[in-house]
Amino acid sequence: MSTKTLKIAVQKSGRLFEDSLRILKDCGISVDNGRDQLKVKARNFPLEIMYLRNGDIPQYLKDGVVDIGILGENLIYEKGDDLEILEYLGFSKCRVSLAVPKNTGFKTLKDLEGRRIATSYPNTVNKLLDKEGITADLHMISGSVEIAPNIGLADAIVDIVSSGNTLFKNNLEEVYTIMKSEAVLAASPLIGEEQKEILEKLRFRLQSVLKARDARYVLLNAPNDKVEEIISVLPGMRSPTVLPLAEKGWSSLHTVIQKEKFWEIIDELKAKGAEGILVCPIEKMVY
Ligand SMILES: Nc1ncnc2c1ncn2[C@@H]1O[C@H](COP(=O)(O)OP(=O)(O)OP(=O)(O)O)[C@@H](O)[C@H]1O
Ligand SMILES: O=P(O)(O)OC[C@H]1O[C@H](OP(=O)(O)OP(=O)(O)O)[C@H](O)[C@@H]1O
Ligand SMILES: [Mg+2]
Repeated sequence: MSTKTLKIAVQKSGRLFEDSLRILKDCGISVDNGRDQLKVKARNFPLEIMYLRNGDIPQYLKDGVVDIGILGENLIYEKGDDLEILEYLGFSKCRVSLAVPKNTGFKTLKDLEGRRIATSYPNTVNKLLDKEGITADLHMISGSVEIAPNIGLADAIVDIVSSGNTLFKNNLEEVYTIMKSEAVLAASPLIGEEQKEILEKLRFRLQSVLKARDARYVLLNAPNDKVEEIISVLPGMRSPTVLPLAEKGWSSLHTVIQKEKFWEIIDELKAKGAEGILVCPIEKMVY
C-alpha cells in the first residue's frame, strides 16, 4: 500500500473552520481539531490537515505546500485566479459588495471616480475599477472595514456581506454586488499523481455527502387510484418506488427530492390525496 498522503489546508479558526471539519467528518474522516497542533494526520484516511489562515491558503496552494484547500471562493478571485475549483461546498455563503454611507445619492459605479475606497480585497476592487475604467484611491484595511467611512477614512467600502447587519449598524447601504461566494475545495497546480488518486477518493465521498445534504427521502401513503397523479407531482431520482400497504386499495410511495422542492409541492400532494407524509434526511447518496 502507498504511504503517500494528501495535504489539505483548512482554516485554523474563523467562519470556515467548523463546517470544514464537519464535511470531512461526514466523509468518514476523523481528525483532531488543531487546537494544539497545526498539522495533524487523519486517523482513517491518507490525509494530512494543515490548519492555516484562510487568507494564506491561495499562496500555499500556488506554491504546492498543500495539495488542496478549503477556502472562501472570494479569495480565489482575490488571490488565486489560476487555482482550480474542484467542488462547491455549500457553506459560508456570502457576497463581496460595494457599500456607501446611506443617503449619499450614489447612482452608478462612475460615482466612484476620484473617491477613496477601503477594503481588505484590493485585487477584487482593482478588477472592478479596471473593467469600468474608473480611477479611485484604495485604502487597504485588514478588518473592521465597515468603520472606515464613519471615521472619515473612505467614501465607500468593498467587503463581505451576509445578513447585512454589519452594514446596517454602520449606517451603510449595499449598492453593488461584485460576486457571490461560498466555501470551495480548490487544488494546487503542482499536485502529484499519487495525491491525485487520493483526491479522487475524497471527491467521491464529498460528492456523495453534498448530494445527500440537498436531498430528502419522502414517504407517503395514497389510495391506488391516486398514485399516478401523485407521481406526476414528484420530481424523483428515477421513478418512485410503489409498494402495496397492508390495507387493501392503498400504496406507499417512496422517492428522493431536492429539499427546497418539498414546500413547493406539499399542497399539491395533499390535494391529490397523499397522507402520512414523512420527510427524512439522507446521509449519503451514490449514483
Ligand atoms: N459574515 C459572513 N457570512 C458568511 N460567510 C462569510 C462571512 N464572512 C466571511 N465569510 C466567508 O468565509 C471566509 C472566511 O472568513 P473569515 O472571516 O473567517 O476569515 P478571514 O477574514 O478571511 O480570515 P483569516 O485569513 O484570518 O482566516 C471568507 O473568505 C468568506 O468567503
Ligand atoms: O453581513 P453580516 O452578516 O453582518 O456579515 C458581514 C461581516 O462578516 C465579516 O466579518 P467577520 O465577522 O468575519 O469579522 P472579521 O472582520 O474579523 O473577519 C465581514 O468582514 C463583515 O464585516
Ligand atoms: Mg471575516
